[in-house]
Amino acid sequence: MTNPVLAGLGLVKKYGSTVALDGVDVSVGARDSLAIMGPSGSGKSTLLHSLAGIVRPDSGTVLLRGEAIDKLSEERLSALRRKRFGFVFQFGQLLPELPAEENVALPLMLEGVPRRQAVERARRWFAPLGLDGLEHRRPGQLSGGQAQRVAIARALAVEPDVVFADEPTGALDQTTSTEVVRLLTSVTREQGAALVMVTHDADVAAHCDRVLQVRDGRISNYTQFTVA
Ligand SMILES: Nc1ncnc2c1ncn2[C@@H]1O[C@H](COP(=O)(O)OP(=O)(O)OP(=O)(O)O)[C@@H](O)[C@H]1O
Repeated sequence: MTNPVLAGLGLVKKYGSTVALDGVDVSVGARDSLAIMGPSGSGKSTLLHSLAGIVRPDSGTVLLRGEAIDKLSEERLSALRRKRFGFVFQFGQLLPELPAEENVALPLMLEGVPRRQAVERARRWFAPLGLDGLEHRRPGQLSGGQAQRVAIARALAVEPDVVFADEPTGALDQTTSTEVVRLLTSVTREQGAALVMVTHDADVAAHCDRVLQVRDGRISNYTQFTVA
C-alpha cells in the first residue's frame, strides 16, 4: 500500500509465556477498512490495542502517517489518541446522564472546544447517522442500534485519522447489526478516515474492504475485496 495512514510492522507482544502477537505486519490507508477476525484468544484485541497505542508492543513499531507512535511518552501518546483516533466499543459506553449530543461533543470538549461550539459540531453528525431528532435523548432512551450510532458519531466528532471498533455490533441483532456496520463503514469512508474493526461476525466483516484472519498471534489469511 502506498502511504498507509497506519502501519504495524513486525508487531510482537508477549504476556509472560503467552505470545499474543508473533510478528504481525498490517497497514490501512485513508478510506480503507480492515476487519480483524479469528478465534477467541488469537490476538485480535492485542493487535487492535497495539495499533491504537493502548498496548505497547515488545518489538516492532506502529507508524501513524510515518511517525512511530509506540516510542512517544505516555502523555503525548494519550493526547494523540484523543485527537487522531476514534473508538467504538461493543457496548457504546455512552455517559448515561448526558444527552446524546453532549456525549458526541465530549471528545471535542476534552480537546478544549467550548461547550456550545462542541455541541454545534456534534449535532452535524446526527443526520448522516440517521439520528435526527434524537439529540436530546439520554442513552437510556435510545435503542441499542441508536446508541451505537451515537457512539460512532462520538468517534468521528474529532475528525480522526483512524476509527477503531472493537466488536461494534456484538450486542445487536442481525438486522440492526447490518444497519450499524453499513453506516460505520460508509460514514468513516466519507470522512476520509481509516477503519480497523475486530468482529466475530463474518457478515459484518464482509462490509470492510479487507479481512485479516489472526491465529495464534499471526496472520493466517488475508482477503481483499474488490471495492467499486
Ligand atoms: N493483559 C493480559 N495479560 C495476560 N495475558 C493476556 C493479556 N491480554 C491478552 N492476553 C493473552 O493474550 C492472548 C491473546 O489475547 P487477545 O485478547 O488479544 O485475544 P482475542 O483474539 O482478542 O480474544 P477474544 O476474541 O476472546 O477477545 C490470549 O492468550 C490472552 O489470554
